[in-house]
Amino acid sequence: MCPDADRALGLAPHTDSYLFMLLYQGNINGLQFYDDAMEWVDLELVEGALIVNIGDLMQIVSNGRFKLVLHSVVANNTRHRISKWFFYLPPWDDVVLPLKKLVEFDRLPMYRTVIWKEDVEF
Ligand SMILES: O=C(O)CCC(=O)C(=O)O
Ligand SMILES: [Fe+2]
Repeated sequence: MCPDADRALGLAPHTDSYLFMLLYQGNINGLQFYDDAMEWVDLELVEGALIVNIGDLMQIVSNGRFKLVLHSVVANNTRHRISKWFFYLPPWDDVVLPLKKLVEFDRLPMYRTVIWKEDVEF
């Protein structure tokens, strides 16, 4: 809850660095994503739902089949919002690259190999 929600940012626009995240936003929405039409869209609230959010490592591993999305959270001035997240990520020094079978199918890797701890900036 924020007393001046129109002038506050909940969580600034960002993408995430992991494989994927399961997100539970309870019964108060606020999550927005930036769609292909380059507009911010409120995610429809489905009570009890878990949201699967794709991170950059999944985009690499899937050779671009799953794409990360720019997202943000807006503040509200009426209710407290508590979200819960579960991040899925590989060991810190793992090498991450597109899956071999997908590269063979696509005939080229869409992404270079990365070492998470060296290539990700926080
Ligand atoms: O709280 C939310 O709904 C989203 C949180 C989020 O985007 C993040 O932790 O990266
Ligand atoms: Fe995020």
